[in-house]
Amino acid sequence: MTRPPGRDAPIVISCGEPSGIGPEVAVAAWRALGADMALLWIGDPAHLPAGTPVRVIGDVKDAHGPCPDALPVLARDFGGATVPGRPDTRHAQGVIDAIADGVALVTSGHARAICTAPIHKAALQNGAGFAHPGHTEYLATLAGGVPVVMMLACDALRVVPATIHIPLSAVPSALTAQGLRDTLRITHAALIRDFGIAGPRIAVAGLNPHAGEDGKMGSEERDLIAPVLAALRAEGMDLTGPLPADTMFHASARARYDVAVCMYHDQALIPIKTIDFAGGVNVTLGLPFVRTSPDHGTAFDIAGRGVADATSMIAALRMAARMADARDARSIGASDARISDKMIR
Ligand SMILES: NC(=O)C1=CN([C@@H]2O[C@H](COP(=O)(O)OP(=O)(O)OC[C@H]3O[C@@H](n4cnc5c(N)ncnc54)[C@H](O)[C@@H]3O)[C@@H](O)[C@H]2O)C=CC1
Ligand SMILES: NCC(=O)COP(=O)(O)O
Repeated sequence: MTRPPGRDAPIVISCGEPSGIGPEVAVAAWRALGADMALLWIGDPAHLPAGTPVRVIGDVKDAHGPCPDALPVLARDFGGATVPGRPDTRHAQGVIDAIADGVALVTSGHARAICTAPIHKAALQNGAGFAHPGHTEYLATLAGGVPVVMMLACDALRVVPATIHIPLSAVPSALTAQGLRDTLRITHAALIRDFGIAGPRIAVAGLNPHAGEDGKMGSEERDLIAPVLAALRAEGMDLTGPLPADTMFHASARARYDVAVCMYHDQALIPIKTIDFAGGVNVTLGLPFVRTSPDHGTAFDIAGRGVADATSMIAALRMAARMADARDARSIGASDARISDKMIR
C-alpha cells in the first residue's frame, strides 16, 4: 500500500449484479450520504435507476470530495441494458472487472476503501467462469493470496464463520487447526486495528449439538477446537468456548463477547440476519485494504421495483469510512512515531 489517500478521496462502490438491487441501493445510499462523503460508483451507467443524476468521471481525482448533485461514476460499457431479476451472461465479466478496478484504485492510493454491491455467484460462474465462491475469496486472490476472514457486524453482534461458502457436508473436514488459528488471529488483530477494541473478547462456537456433549455428540470440540483455543489463550488471547451455539446469541450472552467465531456459514449468519437484517454489514478482515458490503444479496424478487431497503448499504459505507479513518490514524501515528524517533536520535 502507498500512503493513505486522505479523507477527500472516494470510497468506491462496485456495481455488483446489475439485474439485482445493487444499483438502486447504491443510488439510495449516495442520496443519503453524498453530501458528506466522497463516493465513486463503478459500472455501466445504463444500469442505474432511471433519472439518476450522474457525473461521469474521467480521472479519479475528479471524484475527490462529496458530490451531492450527481453520482460520480467511473463508466464501463457492459454491452446492453439489464432486465430486473434476470442476470445476463454478457454482463458477468464487467461485474468482475468492476471489483478488480475498485481494488486497484484502493491499493494504488486513489480511493479510501471499496464497498461491494452484491453479486450473483452463479451468474458470474455461468457468464465468465468466475472461479471464486464469493467476493471474499476473490479479494483474497487480488491481494496476493492472503488469508482472510469474513465478518458480519451490526450494532448488537459481530460474527465470523470459520468456513464460508462450502457445502455443509464438507465443513467437518474443512475445519483444521491451522485454519481455525488463522481465523482467530486475523479476527483478533482486525478488532484491535480496525475497530479500536484493545482486548477483544472472542467467543467460539462448537460444531456439534451441545458443543459435542463431552464427545458423545461429536469429537471436533475435544480434538480440534479446544486445543486450538488453549494454545491461543497461552498467547494471551481472551477466548471462551467451544460453546454450544444454540445458547450463545441471546442478549445477555452477546454482552459477554465482542465477536462470535462460528464453525460454518449459517451458524454465524442466521443469528445476525435475524437480529438485524437491515443494518448488518459484511466486512473482509485480513486484507491490506478496507472492504465492506451490505449483508444482503441480489434480491431478484424485488429488483427494479424501488422497494429495496438501503440501510445495510448505508451502514456498509459508513463502516468503510470509519475503518479507513482508523487505518489512517494508525499510519499517521506510525509515521509521527518514526519522525519523533529520528528526532530523538
Ligand atoms: N455480498 C454478496 O455479494 C452477496 C451475494 N449474495 C447472493 O445473492 C443471491 C441471492 O441470495 P439470497 O439468499 O436470495 O439472499 P438475498 O439477500 O438476495 O434475498 C433474501 C430475501 O431478502 C430480501 N431482501 C434482500 N435484501 C433486501 C433489501 N435490501 N431490502 C429489502 N428486502 C431485501 C429479498 O427480497 C429476499 O426475499 C445469491 O446468488 C447469493 O449468492 C448473497 C449475500 C451476499
Ligand atoms: N452470505 C454472505 C455472502 O454470500 C457474502 O459473500 P461475499 O461475496 O462477500 O464473499
